[in-house]
Amino acid sequence: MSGVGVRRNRNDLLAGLDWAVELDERWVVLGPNGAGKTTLLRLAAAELHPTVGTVDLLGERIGKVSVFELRPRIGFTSGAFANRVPGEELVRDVVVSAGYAVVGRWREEYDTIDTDRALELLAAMGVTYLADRTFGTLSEGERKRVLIARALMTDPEMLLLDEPAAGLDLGGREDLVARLSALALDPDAPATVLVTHHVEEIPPGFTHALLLRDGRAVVAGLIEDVLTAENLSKTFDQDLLLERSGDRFFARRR
Ligand SMILES: Nc1ncnc2c1ncn2[C@@H]1O[C@H](COP(=O)(O)OP(=O)(O)OP(=O)(O)O)[C@@H](O)[C@H]1O
Repeated sequence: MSGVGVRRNRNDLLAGLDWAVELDERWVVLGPNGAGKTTLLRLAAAELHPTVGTVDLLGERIGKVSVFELRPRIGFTSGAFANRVPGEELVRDVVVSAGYAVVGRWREEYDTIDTDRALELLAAMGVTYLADRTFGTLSEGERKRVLIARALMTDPEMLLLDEPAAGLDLGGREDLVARLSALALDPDAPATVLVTHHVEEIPPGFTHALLLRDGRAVVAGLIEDVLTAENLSKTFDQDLLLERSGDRFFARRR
């Protein structure tokens, strides 16, 4: 993204943003409510055009390429998408239908190769046992994991996760962080961008961080350089202490 801004009703949702994500990088985007994180992710998902500046995704410039060609190359999960999945849809179909770029079952039969891949991805997220349940009967944590499996179904070149741990209990969060860490450490995994409010949710293996406040980047770069008490305090407008324990981070007010 170069010189990117998004304006709505005379408000800058994002402004002056220069940001580059390479294919082998795993980024976390941190910032308070309303900082512009979801707006940023929607730009990266080719769901939104910038008001000013240029966005290049996977070698294509937004505005010059059909977003319908680009979107299958990008895996995206968000709460907004979760709300669009029909509750009566079978979990295995929620995952497999990503390969056909649809939500909701639209074919009587899917190819065995696709069904096998969907089951493999559900297994990687630890939720094989849910394959024959309907999506509407799942808990929040189960839904999140199923949607991450769906996001990976098309073998995307870029994976975008909007607050994947929101609404999870402690065990669910820790399980998800471990699974996302395994994904981050897999050299074959796609470039990944994860949006969160909490440093506790940063999976080990993530390499870079972008801190956002009021639609602007406070700082961006390697996690070791960017994640400091000073930068975090600036971002969240509080005097914060940041602790590191092993490969995890913890923050609280000073
Ligand atoms: N169409 C719009 N018109 C005016 N303001 C908008 C519009 N859409 C979003 N906003 C505002 O833009 C800001 C950024 O929104 P965004 O959803 O990107 O933030 P966020 O960092 O993801 O927040 P949260 O952490 O609460 O999910 C918010 O203050 C929001 O109210």
